[in-house]
Amino acid sequence: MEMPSRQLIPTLMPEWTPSSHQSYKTADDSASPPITPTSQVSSFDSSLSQMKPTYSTIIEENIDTILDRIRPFVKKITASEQNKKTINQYTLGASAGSGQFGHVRKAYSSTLNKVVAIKIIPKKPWNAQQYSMNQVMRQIQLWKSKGKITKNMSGNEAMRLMNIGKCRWEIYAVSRLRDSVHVVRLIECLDSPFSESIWIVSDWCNLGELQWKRDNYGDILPQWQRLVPFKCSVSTFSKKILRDMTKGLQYLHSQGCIHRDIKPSNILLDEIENVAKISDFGCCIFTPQLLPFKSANFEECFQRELNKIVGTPAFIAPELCHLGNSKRDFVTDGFKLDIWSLGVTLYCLLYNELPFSGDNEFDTYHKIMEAPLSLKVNGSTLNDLIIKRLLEKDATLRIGIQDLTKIILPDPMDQPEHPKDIDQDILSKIKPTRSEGPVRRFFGKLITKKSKKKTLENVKDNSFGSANSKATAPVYIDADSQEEAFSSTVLRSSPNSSDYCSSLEEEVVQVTDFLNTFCDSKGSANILHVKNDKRNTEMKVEKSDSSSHSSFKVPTPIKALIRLKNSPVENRNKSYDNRFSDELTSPSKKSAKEKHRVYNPEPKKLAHSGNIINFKAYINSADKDRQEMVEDVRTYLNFADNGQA
Ligand SMILES: Nc1ncnc2c1ncn2[C@@H]1O[C@H](COP(=O)(O)OP(=O)(O)OP(=O)(O)O)[C@@H](O)[C@H]1O
Repeated sequence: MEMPSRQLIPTLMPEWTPSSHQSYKTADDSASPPITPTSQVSSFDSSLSQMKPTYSTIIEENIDTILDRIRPFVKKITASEQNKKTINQYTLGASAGSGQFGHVRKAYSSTLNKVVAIKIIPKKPWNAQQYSMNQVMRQIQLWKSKGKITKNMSGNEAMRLMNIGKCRWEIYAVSRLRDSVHVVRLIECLDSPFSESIWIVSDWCNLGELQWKRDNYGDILPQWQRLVPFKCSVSTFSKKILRDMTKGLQYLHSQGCIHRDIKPSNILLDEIENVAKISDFGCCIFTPQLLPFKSANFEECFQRELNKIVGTPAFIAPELCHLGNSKRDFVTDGFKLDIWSLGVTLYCLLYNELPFSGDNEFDTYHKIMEAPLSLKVNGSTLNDLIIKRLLEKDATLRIGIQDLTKIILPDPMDQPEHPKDIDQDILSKIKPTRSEGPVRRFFGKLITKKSKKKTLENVKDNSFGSANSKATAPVYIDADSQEEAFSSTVLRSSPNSSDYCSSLEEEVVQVTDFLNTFCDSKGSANILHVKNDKRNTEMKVEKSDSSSHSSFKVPTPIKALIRLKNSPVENRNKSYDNRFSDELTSPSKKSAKEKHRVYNPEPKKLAHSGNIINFKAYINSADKDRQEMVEDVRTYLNFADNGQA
């Protein structure tokens, strides 16, 4: 009897499924009607012919080079069990957690004789909102215009191919970054024309992702203790992370790689190698000079790509937060984006809170651009290095990776005991040399004159980036003796708990909810069971939800909000009513809200992302105030789509 032929699923290696670029049908695809380019996307036809090349289209044009690079790492799935206990030489173990795109499991490799991590990424994204309809249609049109597809293609199939393309890029990136202990090392990838998922095998980091959220500022998390067993404190642990991440970013810099999503959940800790490692290269880009292909417009496209908002809102650098309200590109040095995000990460460790956290993305961006941190300068070297040099809002004044390396890399044991011994040359590196120039702010329209005035006054009063400002402490990274002074300042400047909780809650609402991540859906993801491979004891690591801020892996985050089905009017009233009743009933909340009011627009304006959810109704609204906002949102969407105002 003739066996029915199995459907081939597109793979990382196109040659494994020769028809994968062609249209084909699978059972699940029939559920969604195919997108017919002639009827539904005709509006793209004219724009497509004028479509400018982009960084990603240049990458796609050079896909053969990418494939040649990843080919040695991609192995065929030859054996797997139905019950998913084994795949090839790997025995699968406990779940380590989930991200937006995949699920990570611990596994044992019988050939390497060691524990590894396997990220399992469904080829067909489980979250349909991962790619917007626009993106999918545009992509189909692009493939058609380039002759890569000849028949109509369903949205599901297109999304699958886009997802596979995304995996190829990530695998390409990590395959180029295998020579540093500070980057999670790729071992290999598994795939087959019959597999619904791509399996990416990498080194196991037994302590999991970097945790920073704790009940009390002074608490030392078990994970920290394991990485810094001797004299572990907030300060010594932060120094360890600073040092390891500086080495990691220095390595990325040498390879021309800008990560664009540095944050605690993308930093994994390994007790065996005693090191913190950078992971998750899904958002990264390489400088054209260090890519093995040339294109006439590459540099220009790279600059445009650099100016797109990619990353996680709370960790995005101020030069990206202008939201396109400028005729010129703000980001010229992409590596400084990662330095800023590292600064935010270290701030979280030091202060047990995010430095900039708003009621919605706009508010967060506004705070990132405007809210000063000068009150946090306290004379402690580590603290002031982070506050003054890593979290310097002016990217041209922000410390670069080379200078940071010079400061950090000497072995801590060689550091002089007293600040006065510090080399004057190093000292000068912590001092900003000129003040931040005036920037026309997009958010001028979003805030009341009064609040803006107050904000700017704060910036002025507290500016530590001015030419007159003095560095209050020398660079002295391992000054343990300064920890006391630092701790007390932290305690003094810490917000009260209700204030603090409210800001955190607001933060995690931002993107994770909209993108419908499946994280935690099974409850098990909250507790990460980590086998201590070194000592062979089982330990539990509490996974801090608050440390896991999802990044925009889609280029237009606001569009994700718009797709939700809420009434803006209802929402606005509701949030306003809640706000009002909070103020009546809770004095502590009231003070927190009052503090927020400095930066918050009045409730009629864009006080919450929910206000713009029903975008169509919003656009058509006759309300003048709202019409003004529509222009802002349009500008933003245009910027998010095209990288242009
Ligand atoms: N190499 C590894 N070793 C140990 N644990 C890992 C490893 N890689 C990932 N994990 C764990 O699995 C979790 C999910 O990882 P993943 O990279 O999918 O998601 P994420 O980075 O948190 O989110 P996203 O991809 O959405 O940004 C991580 O938070 C981490 O705890």
